[in-house]
Amino acid sequence: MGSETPPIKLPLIDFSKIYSNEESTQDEWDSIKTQVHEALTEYGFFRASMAGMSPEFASSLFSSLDQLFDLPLETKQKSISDKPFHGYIGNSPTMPLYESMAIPDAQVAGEVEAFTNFVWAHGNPEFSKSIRNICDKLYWLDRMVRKIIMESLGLQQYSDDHMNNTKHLLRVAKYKGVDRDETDSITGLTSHIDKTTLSILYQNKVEGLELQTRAGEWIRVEQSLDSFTVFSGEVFHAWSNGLLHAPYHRVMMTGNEARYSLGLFSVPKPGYITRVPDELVDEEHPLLFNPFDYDEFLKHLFTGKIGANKDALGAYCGAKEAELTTYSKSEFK
Ligand SMILES: O=C(O)CCC(=O)C(=O)O
Ligand SMILES: [Fe+2]
Repeated sequence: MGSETPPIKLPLIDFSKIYSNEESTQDEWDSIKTQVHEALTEYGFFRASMAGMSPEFASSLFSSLDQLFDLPLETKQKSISDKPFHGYIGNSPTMPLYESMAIPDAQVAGEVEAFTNFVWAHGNPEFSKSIRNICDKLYWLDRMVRKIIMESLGLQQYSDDHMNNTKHLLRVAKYKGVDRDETDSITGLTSHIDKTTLSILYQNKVEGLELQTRAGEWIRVEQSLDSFTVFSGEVFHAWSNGLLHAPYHRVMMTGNEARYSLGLFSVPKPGYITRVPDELVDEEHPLLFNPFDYDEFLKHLFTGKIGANKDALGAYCGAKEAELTTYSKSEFK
């Protein structure tokens, strides 16, 4: 006793009041703003609790995901795309437990239904309804967190431009449970930093998500059915001239139960040039990233022209001498 450091308590921020449109005081709003700012600058991460996440809702959502991943492999593989992360991913030799599928622009009316009718010839209204419902919440939170960050940096004048030039991808994932006789934890998703602006996740009760702190320590993230998990990705890190942290994270599986998760990933629209606001650059804070087109960056990443390392964007458009490391596929999800 005495010398042990207490376990790190990751930030949990309550959005219930603003989500349910209850009137909140200026103090309450300022407090959320401070908490979000501190969480994303220190950890690049926080959990957000929101009203309206009933256990019945969660159980219907996860049974819908169970039905989706139970479909024959040929059906799931029909969902293909030439864009990274947009099609079916499964049977990876480095991540044998992991499978995922994606719905681009899932927040746009009709997109979830189109995906549903593509995989189920006779439709599946329950699936569409659950996914649309969760997607609305994730989308709300994505916009709210970006707006709060703009305000907390005193850069609200950039908010509209940021909102109008961001697009979204919803990805649903299943991690198979681990065999009963396996005692070690098994990698569900290899350690990576999201190449996104923000990533907002929701998951069933099966734990597994781990986050690396700035000090390099891996910690297990406590999750719950009434909270979301928010990460800042490399794009937000670059846009903020390095102020917002973009952490490594991974999924490690132990029990034999399957883990389901889904995430809404926001990224800049194709053709949009992301640039660090002038206000964030001065003598003490020299420009770290030159303006970049996100889609061009991804192309470089996937053709192996730059490393998928911690500072992939730095290697692509770093304003200072950026270190180029070798491309390692396993390091990238
Ligand atoms: O499934 C999770 O909880 C994490 C997923 C993740 O990190 C990702 O898809 O980038
Ligand atoms: Fe991730």
